[in-house]
Amino acid sequence: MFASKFAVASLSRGALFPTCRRSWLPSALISRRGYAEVYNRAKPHMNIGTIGHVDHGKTTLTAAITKILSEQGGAKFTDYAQIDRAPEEKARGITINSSHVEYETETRHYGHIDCPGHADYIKNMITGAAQMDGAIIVVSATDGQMPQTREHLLLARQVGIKRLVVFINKVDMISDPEMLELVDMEMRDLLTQYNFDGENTPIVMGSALAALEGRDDATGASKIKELVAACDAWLELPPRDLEKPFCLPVEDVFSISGRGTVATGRVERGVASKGTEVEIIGLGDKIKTTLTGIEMFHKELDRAEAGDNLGVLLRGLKREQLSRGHLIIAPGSMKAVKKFQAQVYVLTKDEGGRYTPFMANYRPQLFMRTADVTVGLTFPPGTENAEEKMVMPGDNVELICDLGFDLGCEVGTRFTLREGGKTIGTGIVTKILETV
Ligand SMILES: Nc1nc2c(ncn2[C@@H]2O[C@H](COP(=O)(O)OP(=O)(O)OP(=O)(O)O)[C@@H](O)[C@H]2O)c(=O)[nH]1
Ligand SMILES: [Mg+2]
Repeated sequence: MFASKFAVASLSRGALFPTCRRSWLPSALISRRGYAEVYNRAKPHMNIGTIGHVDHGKTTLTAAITKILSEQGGAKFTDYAQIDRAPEEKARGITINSSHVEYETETRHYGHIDCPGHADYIKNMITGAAQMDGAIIVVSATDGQMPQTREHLLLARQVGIKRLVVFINKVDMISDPEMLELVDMEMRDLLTQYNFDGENTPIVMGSALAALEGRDDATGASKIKELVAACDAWLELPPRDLEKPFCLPVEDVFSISGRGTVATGRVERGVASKGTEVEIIGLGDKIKTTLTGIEMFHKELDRAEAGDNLGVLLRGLKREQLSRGHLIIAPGSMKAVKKFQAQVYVLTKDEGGRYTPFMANYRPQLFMRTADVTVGLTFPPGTENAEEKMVMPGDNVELICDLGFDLGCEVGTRFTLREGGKTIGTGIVTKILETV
């Protein structure tokens, strides 16, 4: 929106790509950062969270981590009751909404999402409401792995989490050490089964409740410290957006006489400078070209960076060759995809979705970044009774998406499904099946 408005305004004043040498923006940002008090960026930030089966102790563990780290000055203690604070949560003793806490270790700043064990969480993971770079999977020593332990492992994998740390909780209730060994072995097998590194994943055994209640240091506080150290050491920091390959989803296109064609949009990731070679992919096209100018807020820039809302001038390109939905990327960094598999959450009617189920070959509109194309939905091969299978509002399903036009995307790219002006589903790409 903003980018196109700025471009139109610039155009009408004939001011696009003036000869001004530097933007005011970088220096403004730097000086502003000098006074920053809100947030200390000294330590790298990572998003993690607690996942796992209902009642295995995720919320207790979250509270315990903040308690133990608050004693070291790295957190504000957030009590159990403050995390599960909705009246229904208190009454039922379960987590319904994900909630966020933050804490610091010696080397990192963590944002931590305490996720509910039940199905709602799955929706949050697919929609991206609970985006995590890594996670702590909590499993109770009394039950061992349970259905949602497996379901969460699968989803963690699907949404792109590469490494996990395991916390085997409630060891205070188990007197037989062999039992604990069994849970440990089971978890390693399960991790491997879901394509995590089962052999090397740190597994910490302790009691979140003991830590929270300040008793039995050996299974309580010291295990929380061990867990946090394992997170620091094993969970990998994601590359910052600036380090990723350049990607600019095209929002709007303009033609400026005497200059050429300008695309506007918000840089999703990476950096590119004037003179950088780029590739335009999607919607049946693959064109190599060069960025010959970059402009933001009517000022010319040398470099486009993730987060910038800007316009780029492209060498030798005609207005008709470019449209909304194209991606301008670092050459070869992404493929244009015609068909993929996805994990999809289908909205309920209360969430504004469909009232009725749908079946295979349903054809809604798929929105991804700035693009929208029709899509044919079918079930993955091997699905039982695929011709008669119905997808109900509220379901979480795996679907094959066959696009009307190819789009640049990769595993982890999110999209929404819409029909007749309403959003009926939201999904994440889990497997690329056909590229062009
Ligand atoms: N004995 C014992 N009980 C524990 C321990 N950790 C948690 N609990 C108890 O287990 C119950 C469930 O704990 P929660 O932290 O609410 O579990 P949860 O995984 O957050 O549950 P959901 O969010 O509803 O999925 C509570 O009664 C806790 O007091 C522990 O280490 N030992
Ligand atoms: Mg909970």
